[in-house]
Amino acid sequence: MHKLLKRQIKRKYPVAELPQELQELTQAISDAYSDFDNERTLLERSLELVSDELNQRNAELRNRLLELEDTFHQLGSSMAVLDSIFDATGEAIFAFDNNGRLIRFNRAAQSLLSLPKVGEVYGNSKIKLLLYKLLKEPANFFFELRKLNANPTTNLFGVVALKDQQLFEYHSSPQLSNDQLVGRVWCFRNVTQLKENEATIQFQAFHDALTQLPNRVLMLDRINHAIALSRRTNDLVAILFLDLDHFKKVNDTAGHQLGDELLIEVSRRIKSCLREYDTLARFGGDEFVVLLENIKSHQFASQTCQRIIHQLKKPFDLEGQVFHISTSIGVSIYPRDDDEPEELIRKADLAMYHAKENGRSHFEFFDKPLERMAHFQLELENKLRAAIKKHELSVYYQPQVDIREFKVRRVEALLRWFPEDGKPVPPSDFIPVAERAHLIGKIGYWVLEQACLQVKEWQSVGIENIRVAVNLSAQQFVGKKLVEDVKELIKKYGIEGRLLEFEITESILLEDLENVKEVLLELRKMDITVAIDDFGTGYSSLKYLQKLPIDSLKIDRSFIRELAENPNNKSIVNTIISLGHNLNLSVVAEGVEDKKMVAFLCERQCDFIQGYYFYKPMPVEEVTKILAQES
Ligand SMILES: Nc1nc2c(ncn2[C@@H]2O[C@@H]3COP(=O)(O)O[C@H]4[C@@H](O)[C@H](n5cnc6c(=O)[nH]c(N)nc65)O[C@@H]4COP(=O)(O)O[C@H]3[C@H]2O)c(=O)[nH]1
Repeated sequence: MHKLLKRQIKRKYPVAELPQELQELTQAISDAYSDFDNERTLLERSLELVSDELNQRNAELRNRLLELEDTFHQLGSSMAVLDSIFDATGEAIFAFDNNGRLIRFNRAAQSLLSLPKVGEVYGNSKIKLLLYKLLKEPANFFFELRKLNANPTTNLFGVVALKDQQLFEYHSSPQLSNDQLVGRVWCFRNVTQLKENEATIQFQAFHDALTQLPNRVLMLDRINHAIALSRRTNDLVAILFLDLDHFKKVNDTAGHQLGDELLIEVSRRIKSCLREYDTLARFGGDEFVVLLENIKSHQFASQTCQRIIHQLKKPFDLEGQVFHISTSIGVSIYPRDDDEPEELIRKADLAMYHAKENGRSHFEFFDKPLERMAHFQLELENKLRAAIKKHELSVYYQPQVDIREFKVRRVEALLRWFPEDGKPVPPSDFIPVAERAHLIGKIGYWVLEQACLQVKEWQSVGIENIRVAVNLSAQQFVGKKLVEDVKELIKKYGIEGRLLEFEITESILLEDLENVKEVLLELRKMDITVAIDDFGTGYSSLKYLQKLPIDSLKIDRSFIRELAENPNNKSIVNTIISLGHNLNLSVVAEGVEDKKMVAFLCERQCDFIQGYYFYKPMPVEEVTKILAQES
C-alpha cells in the first residue's frame, strides 16, 4: 500500500483492521497514489531534462553571443585599420556605384579632387566638372572612359597629366558581387617624381654627364635618321670628328675641375658655330662629334670646320687662368664615304688622326688612300704584336765617336725588326705603330733592359765607361713608371746610372713640360744623362733648354746631310754647336756620312760624331769587337 495512504488510514483506524470492502477501495486508492507518484516522478524527470537542455542551449547561446561580440569587435578594429590604411595610402581611391555616383573615397582622393566632405555621396556630373578643372586634357580622359560603355567589366590603365604638370597613373577595375557588376573602383597614383626619374635615367643613358651633350648612342641614332632623310632628299650628311690638341696638358697642370670647365666652354663654342638642328655629341675625353644634316656641298662642312678651329684657337679664360688649345678635325661624308653610321664615324676619326699628324689645328677629309694606309698600319700592328711574341725584335748599337781622341765613348741603342719571313721593317715605320697601339711601353722597357744588360756584360769583359743612349717615346713619360723601371733595372744589373743616356725629342717636352721636368730631375738624381734628339727640327726654345736638366744636343741629320751644299745648314749647325757649348751641353752630330762633314764638325768643335762615315748601327757582337779593340 502507498505509504501516504497507510499513514492516513492508521490515523483514522489505529487498531482495527479495515473492513474488507474498504480494503479493496484503499487498494484502489493506493494504486492511484502510486500511479500519481510515478507520473509526477516522470514529469519531474522530464522537466529536469528539459531544463538541462535549456540551460545547455542557453550557455551555448551565451558563448555564441560572446564569440559574436568578439568577432564584431575584431571586425570593428579591422575596419578601423582598413579605414586608416584607406585614408593613409598615398593613392587616391574612388568607389563608384553603377549609376556613376561616387559613394566612397579616401583622403588622398578627397584632396586630389578637392572634395568638400568625406563620407558624402557625389553625383556623376559633379565629379565630371571637377575632373574638367583638374586634368590637362580632360577630353582625352573621357574618351578613354567611353570604352567602359562597350565593355563595363574591363580594366583600365593609363597616365593622366594635371594642369599643374603633375602626372597620375590610374588603374580602374570593376566591382563584382556574385558575378554582378555593382560598381567600379579607381586608384590614382602620383607618378610625377617617378616619371621625372625615368626621364633623368633615360637622359643619362643618351647624354654625356659633364656637357649634357648627346653621347655616342644618341649620335648613332641621329646619324641613322639623317641618312634615312638624305636618301629621300639627296642631300649630304657630314660627320666631323674633333679631338682637342693639348687638352691633356690643361687637365694635368690645371686640374680636372678646370679641365671640365674647359670642356663645357669648348662645347659651347662649337655649338656657336653650328646651325640649330645640327647635333653635337661628346664621345668622352676630349673627343667631340658633329653631325651636319641636309647639306648641299662639302664646302659647307669645310666652312664649319674653319669656324670651329677659329673659335677654339681663341684663348680660354678660366678662373683667371688663360689656356690655349686647338682642335684637329676629320670629316667623312655620306654618301661618298659610307652609308653606315659607325663606319662614317670611324672614317672621320681616321681623317682626324691624319689631320693631327700633319700639324695640329687643321681639318682633313677622309679619302681612300687614308683608308689604305690605316689598313696597312693595322696589319703592321698585328704583325708587330706577333713579332714581340716570336722574339723578332733585336737591338743594334751605333757608336758615337769622341772627336777629341777619335775614340768611341758612347753608343746609341737602335731597335731592329727582322721578320722571319720578310724584309726588315725600319723603326720609322713600326715605332709610330707601336706608339699608336700602346705597345711602345712594353717594347721600350725591353730595349732599356737590353741596354742595361749590355753595359753589365761589357763591364764583365773589361769594356768600361761606355755610355748607352736609349730612345724614349712620349708615352713612356706618362706617370712615374719610367723612373720606377729605371731604378729597378739599374739595381737588378748593378750598373751605374751615368752609363745610361736617354734621347728625347723636342716634341716630348712640348707634351707636358712640368711632368717631363719632374721625370728628368728624378733621372738626374740617378746620374742618368739626357740628350735632345733631332735638335733643330722642332719647337726649339731656349727657355726649356735652360730650365731642364739636359746634357746633350743631337743635331738632326737633315742639317748635316746638306752641309756642304746648303750655307743655311752650315750656319744652323754652327749656331747649335755654340748654343750647346754656351749652355754647357755636349753636342752630337748624327748622320755624318763623309769626310767633309767630319772636317767641318771638327773645325767647329762638335763633341761627338755619329754616322755611317765611322760606323753604321750593328749587332751587339760587332760593336763589342770594336769596343774591345779600343779599350
Ligand atoms: N742616312 C743615315 N742615317 C743614319 C746615319 N747614322 C745614323 N743613322 C740613322 O739615324 C737614326 C738615328 O736615330 P734617331 O735619330 O734616334 O731616330 C730613331 C729613333 O727616333 C727611332 N728609334 C729607333 N730605336 C728606337 C727605340 O728603341 N725606341 C724608340 N722610342 N725609338 C727608336 O727610330 C728612328 C730611326 O732609327 P733608325 O732607322 O735606326 O735610324 C737611326 C740611324 O740608323 C747616317 O750616316 N746616314
